[in-house]
Amino acid sequence: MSNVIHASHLTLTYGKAGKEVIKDANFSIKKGEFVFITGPSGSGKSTLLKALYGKLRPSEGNLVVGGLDLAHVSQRKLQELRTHMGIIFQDYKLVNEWTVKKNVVLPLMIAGYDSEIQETQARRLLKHVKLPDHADKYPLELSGGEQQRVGVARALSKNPVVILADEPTGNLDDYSSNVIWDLMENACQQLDTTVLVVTHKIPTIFSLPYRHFIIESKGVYEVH
Ligand SMILES: Nc1ncnc2c1ncn2[C@@H]1O[C@H](COP(=O)(O)OP(=O)(O)OP(=O)(O)O)[C@@H](O)[C@H]1O
Repeated sequence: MSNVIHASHLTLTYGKAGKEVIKDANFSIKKGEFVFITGPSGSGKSTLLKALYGKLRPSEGNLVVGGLDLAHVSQRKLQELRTHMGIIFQDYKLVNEWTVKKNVVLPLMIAGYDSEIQETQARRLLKHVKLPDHADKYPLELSGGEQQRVGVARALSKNPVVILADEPTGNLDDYSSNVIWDLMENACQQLDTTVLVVTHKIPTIFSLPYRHFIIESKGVYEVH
């Protein structure tokens, strides 16, 4: 199976002579893998996700995502790569003034899909995340768990190759967390999406032993 992500001697630094967060990291992640990333507060978990999304370029080494070396890729190619990524945030990052449906199809709107496709996709995804009757509601009329299900639906809206999730269940109770884990595992197993999740606590509900990286003292290590 091919690598979707490959880091080689990867160093991530904020600012030119700035703070080195990750140093000389080497790892690969294959298509369809589910990977947890843990580590102490401030160790660089969000920084690594930022780099994978191309928001922070490697200061040394290589970070190849979907065949593109993010150290050297053009802004145009980076934008194109991002259309194949879904992002899930701890605080959902929904637009509260927009309906649930409009939030879900935001990536499709940006990509210029016509309204019929947006409508069909919104209906399918809201059914998938078990919110079929919430399309015309607004985020603040939903519980936290429901808002995160909208966040997952939005992340899935363009059938991403990679999903990056930063503490997706950080604000949720156990029941809502398990619903989110289930949806993400489902995307991985049924759609062959590569899923990278930063979390403080690895859930115990999974039947499969997924890969686990820990970031510590600037290194990225696999836990066996
Ligand atoms: N934009 C920035 N400019 C400079 N330093 C930054 C920036 N963002 C993060 N940092 C620093 O980089 C280090 C890693 O931060 P990061 O947010 O990646 O940690 P984290 O492991 O995700 O932490 P947490 O678990 O607390 O969310 C921290 O020391 C942080 O202060």
